Amino acid sequence: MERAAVIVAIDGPSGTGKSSTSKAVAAQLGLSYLDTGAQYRAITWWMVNNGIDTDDPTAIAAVAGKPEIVSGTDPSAPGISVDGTDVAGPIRTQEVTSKVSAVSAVPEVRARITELQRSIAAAAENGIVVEGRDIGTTVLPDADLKIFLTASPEARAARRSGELKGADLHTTREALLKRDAADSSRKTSPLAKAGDAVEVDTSDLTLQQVIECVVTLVEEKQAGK
Ligand SMILES: Nc1ncnc2c1ncn2[C@@H]1O[C@H](COP(=O)(O)OP(=O)(O)O)[C@@H](O)[C@H]1O
Ligand SMILES: Nc1ccn([C@@H]2O[C@H](COP(=O)(O)OP(=O)(O)O)[C@@H](O)[C@H]2O)c(=O)n1
Repeated sequence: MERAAVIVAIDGPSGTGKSSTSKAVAAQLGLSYLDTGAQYRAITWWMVNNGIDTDDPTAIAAVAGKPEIVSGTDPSAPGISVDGTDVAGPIRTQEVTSKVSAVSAVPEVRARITELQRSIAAAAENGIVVEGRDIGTTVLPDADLKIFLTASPEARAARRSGELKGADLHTTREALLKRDAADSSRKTSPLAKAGDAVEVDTSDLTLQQVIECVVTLVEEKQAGK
């Protein structure tokens, strides 16, 4: 029996496990993978690199169509480039992280990136796992399965400061909460749980448990199609 391409949307705030879970689920089930946060980071990196004032939404809107962003969709090596430059490393700096919420709140930026995301999802013949903040609500409202990951601020800060080689827990927690607040309160397509999303609190689950839970949910959907 041929399976229809399944579309999975995984949303939630920073540090809830979206990237690790999405990559592992996609790899295990032979699906493509799209990190939409990396796309917003890439356009932010381009703004910074081109001297655009990231506190000026009008200046950002005026050039939002300029950078050409190309996203890889292989879960074992996703990759991202801007105008042909590999930016996988530079998009993870503290500077980009602190500016990405302001850039991604600009409607012209969201319109452009949303269109790109929809065309990538439509081209994924074997199905795709797309992770972000507004995938289930705005980008792919007809996704076959929507997951909303949550975790306590303490768990998320501990995970992130572990990655940043012992960065101060309190500072990491405050920065996460500030970004959550900005992402949840913006007018255009804020971070939100879709009404038909399955919420999974990962605070007390291992990454392996979260992966197994999502794989089971996808397989149930595929079986029922
Ligand atoms: N359930 C979990 N338990 C412990 N650590 C986790 C869990 N899920 C993810 N992590 C770790 O937390 C960090 C952030 O995970 P990530 O997948 O990047 O989250 P997000 O994409 O939501 O920001 C990574 O170092 C990852 O290995
Ligand atoms: N679908 C999405 C994904 C990310 N973003 C923005 O991009 C930022 C970085 O996303 P990310 O997924 O890389 O963040 P982390 O989970 O890595 O901290 C978020 O804080 C949002 O401002 C968004 O607006 N919409």
